[in-house]
Amino acid sequence: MSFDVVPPEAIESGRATDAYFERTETTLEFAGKNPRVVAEVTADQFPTGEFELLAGVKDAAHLLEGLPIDVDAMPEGSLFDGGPVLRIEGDYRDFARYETSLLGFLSHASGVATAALEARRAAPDSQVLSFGARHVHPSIAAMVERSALVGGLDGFSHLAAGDVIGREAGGTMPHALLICFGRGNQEAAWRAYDDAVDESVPRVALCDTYSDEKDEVLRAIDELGDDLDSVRLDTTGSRRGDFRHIVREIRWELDARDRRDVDIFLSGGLGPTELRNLRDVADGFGVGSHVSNADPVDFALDIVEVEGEPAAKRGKLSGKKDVYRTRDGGHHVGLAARPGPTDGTSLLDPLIRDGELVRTFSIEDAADRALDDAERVGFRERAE
Ligand SMILES: O=P(O)(O)OC[C@H]1O[C@H](OP(=O)(O)OP(=O)(O)O)[C@H](O)[C@@H]1O
Repeated sequence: MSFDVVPPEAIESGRATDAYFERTETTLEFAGKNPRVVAEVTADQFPTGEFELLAGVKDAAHLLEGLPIDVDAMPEGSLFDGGPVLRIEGDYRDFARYETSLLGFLSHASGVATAALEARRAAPDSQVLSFGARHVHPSIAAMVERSALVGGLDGFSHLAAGDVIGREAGGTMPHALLICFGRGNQEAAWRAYDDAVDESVPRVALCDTYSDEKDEVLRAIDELGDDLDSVRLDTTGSRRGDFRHIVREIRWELDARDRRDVDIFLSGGLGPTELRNLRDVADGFGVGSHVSNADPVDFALDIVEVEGEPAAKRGKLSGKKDVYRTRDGGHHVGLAARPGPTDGTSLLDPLIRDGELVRTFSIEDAADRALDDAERVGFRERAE
């Protein structure tokens, strides 16, 4: 038995492709054709006013590294809206079969990163963690957690993803732990956690398993005293009623007992709307499905130039293009051979030159760029 997972070697070798690319290679070779082309990855041809966040560039770079081609791309963490986010120049047969994986890397990661940015901007001053790895195939957990960080989230829960991206996972405690100790024995569970888990781990007591949130929170502060850092309320939807009122009440009761130091952390079906509604009464949030289940961006790769001449299928714009950010946050698309807007900065930078990677990657830099660029372009979350 093995998992139904396409192995990394198949992606690197180009086997992870659609069959029609293999047949295209066969046909072009048979016909003695291998034209020099420019091909561009775009979501929209013209700007639409709706920005999305680019992620997945590191994996795209690894995919294309070593091929005898030149690649330019927007930096990871850039907001895009119309025109190319990545451009390839080379002999078509040298990269044709990589289209499938290239688009997959960019589309999925950008969708997740955009959703994370929506959550980030909905609660800019709160701690927001990615909790949604459980909703997706485990083979893409590192992509989800990395993209969540690119979108500005503060952390994530998946251990193995942390190993891949070089960051430590965080988290609290599940209801399963409380249930293992039995109803009425929540104190024993919180106490055992406090005694057992490494000191570096914040003491966050889950306080909604069997009884009322207020009751469990007061019992948690009685049991753990100064050891208690936070309480987590994951109140299930069927019991939630007015969640904001519940949270305000918990804050009141903590403050009344001089426990302003105890933070309130919320989770369970939260998205940007809920975060905006709760951000002034809670200290942090765990966001799952809104981020992990985001729709992929609908990227396409299209040939736009053949042997130096403009060429494109119907519906696509021919010619090698560039994209620019103007001082007022505008996003402009133009032919690369023509001058851009006078106050515009080109967003496409070299990524690969004749197969050699000419860029380094930093999650921190990408997240900083995303937050700055979101402010500049006035990024708004997509309609639900
Ligand atoms: O709801 P989402 O935004 O997608 O976030 C993920 C959810 O997964 C966990 O709950 P779950 O009920 O699976 O586990 P738990 O009972 O151990 O908290 C966590 O507590 C969140 O509520």
